This record gives sequence, structure tokens and C-alpha cells, in this order.
Amino acid sequence: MPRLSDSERQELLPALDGWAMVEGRDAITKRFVFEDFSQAFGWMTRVALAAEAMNHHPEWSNTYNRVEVTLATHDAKGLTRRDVELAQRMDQMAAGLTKR
Ligand SMILES: C[C@H](O)[C@H](O)[C@H]1CNC2=NC(N)=NC(=O)C2=N1
Repeated sequence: MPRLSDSERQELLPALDGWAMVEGRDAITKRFVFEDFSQAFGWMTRVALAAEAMNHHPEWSNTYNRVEVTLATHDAKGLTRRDVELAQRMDQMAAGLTKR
């Protein structure tokens, strides 16, 4: 899977909701904030199953109701369409659950 081209980046990345480039790395990041730990970890569990089915896995950490996510394609050493797809899946699965 090739890294995103410049034109793909210009088209795809601004369309993502709340995702930002990581400083000094070809990766995207977002903080998800849920009502409580149960909501956060339930979402992580559902995302984990979707990610495994996609064979594309997030870098993430959880503190109570917050989940910090970074997406990159390790094999490509940067962003690919798989990262955009996983970001969109994560956003869809978090719809209606996040506080801000
Ligand atoms: C062997 C296995 O298919 C690869 O290591 C997959 C697994 N999940 C992955 N996830 C991510 N984010 N990037 C990868 O390059 C990647 N590669």
C-alpha cells in the first residue's frame, strides 16, 4: 500500500473530522472524549474488533474517559488510505458517544 500522494492528502485529510497531523511524523491523531470509562472502553473494544478485521491497528492510549489515537501505516512508514478508512470507521463508531 503506497503512502498518500500530495493530491490525495489535500482531498482526504481536511475531510476528516477533528484529526490533525502529528508533529514531526507522517501520522494523524485525534483525542476522543466520552462520558465515562465504560463508554470509552466499550468503544475501544468495538474498534479493536473492526481494526483486527481490517488488519490495520491503531496506536492508542486510554485515561478514564479519554482515548488518544494515532494512525499510521507502519509497513509504509506513513499515511495510506487504510489510515483514512480506519479514522472514518472510528468516527462512525463514536457518533453520538463523544462529549467534545
Ligand atoms: C503482518 C501484519 O499484516 C502487518 O503487520 C499489519 C498489521 N497491522 C498494521 N497496522 C498498522 N497501523 N500498520 C501496519 O503497517 C500494519 N501492518
